Amino acid sequence: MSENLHRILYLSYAPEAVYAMWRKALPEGCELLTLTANDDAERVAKLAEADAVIVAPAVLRPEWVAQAPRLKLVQHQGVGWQGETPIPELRARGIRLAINPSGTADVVSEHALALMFACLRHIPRTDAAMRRGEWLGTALRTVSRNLRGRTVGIVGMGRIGSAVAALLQPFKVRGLYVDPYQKLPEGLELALGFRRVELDELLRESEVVTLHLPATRETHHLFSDDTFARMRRDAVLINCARGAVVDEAALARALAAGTIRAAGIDVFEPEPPRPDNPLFALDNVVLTPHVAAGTLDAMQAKVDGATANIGRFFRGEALQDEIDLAAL
Ligand SMILES: NC(=O)c1ccc[n+]([C@@H]2O[C@H](COP(=O)([O-])OP(=O)(O)OC[C@H]3O[C@@H](n4cnc5c(N)ncnc54)[C@H](O)[C@@H]3O)[C@@H](O)[C@H]2O)c1
Ligand SMILES: O=C(O)[C@H](O)[C@H](O)COP(=O)(O)O
Repeated sequence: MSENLHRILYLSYAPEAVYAMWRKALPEGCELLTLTANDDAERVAKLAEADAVIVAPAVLRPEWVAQAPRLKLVQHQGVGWQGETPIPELRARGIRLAINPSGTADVVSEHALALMFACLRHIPRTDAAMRRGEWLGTALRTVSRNLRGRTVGIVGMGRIGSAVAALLQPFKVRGLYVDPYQKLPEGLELALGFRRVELDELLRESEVVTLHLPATRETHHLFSDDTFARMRRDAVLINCARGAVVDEAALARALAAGTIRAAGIDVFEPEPPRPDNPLFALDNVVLTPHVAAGTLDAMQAKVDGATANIGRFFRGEALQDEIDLAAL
């Protein structure tokens, strides 16, 4: 094995077109290792040779780190590293971790709005009904709503939450947000028309609640039976954050009972969801398979961002968006 060649493992099983994008963008002196199947045994075998690994959507399991003796860098394809990174194992070995916000806020904020429209206008439901020969042309007129003028609550006002607020500008919504760790500067709050409130007020007032916070111990099942009971009965919940933030069984109960009106869900616990997931039986939920960041444009931005960081790492330069594991 040449000591001058850096082997970069792409941990997710993906179509050849995705691998080709990474191969094309990797800096000279780097070779891409890829999987021939969605197979953990192959992952572990290839980790044994890898100097760096690109993670997400596939995650690096804690027990695999010991089997990756050459590993020096974990580069996240995206941003959501909490709850899916083996922090103690990386820290013990001095393996570094970097995330990659390139392209993400734009693409996820668009998807959040797409789900808002799909729910407020019942688009998947009307599409399915038409294919069954049912014309819901008048039935939905008393329940569909405009996005314009709604009260929208954003939970987590970071990169994506603030991109959602910016994208909502033309719709003249009444904006509320919750973020215990980040307050927007007052000028920006005014410009975006979003006011920071406590969770209770956001739940009580919002007709659309959209989640853009990380999965942490503190946010695990933040949306539970109790939370849904505090929301408006006409509320729409959008989750493009992480499945673990919402208790899915409680969400299904709330949707079935009419405690809230509808939901647009991109992320699940676990992924993919089990075939008997109760959400599948409901027609007031719109589901997408963790693709909020899944466009060609975003993929190219991620490839460019992550490969630039891998280049920095092997040239001995400072990493962008490094997570300081020692400080956690
Ligand atoms: N569906 C997808 O494909 C997809 C893509 C990208 C990111 N994500 C998810 O979106 C999340 C947000 O991404 P980001 O780039 O905006 O991250 P970010 O770190 O910029 O923003 C997250 C915000 O959430 C806030 N927060 C933390 N705990 C909170 C709490 N208890 N209540 C309210 N706010 C809280 C933080 O203070 C921060 O401002 C990621 O952690 C990831 O889980 C999903
Ligand atoms: O948190 C993120 O960036 C993404 O949710 C996640 O890591 C996978 O999304 P992908 O890069 O596959 O679109």
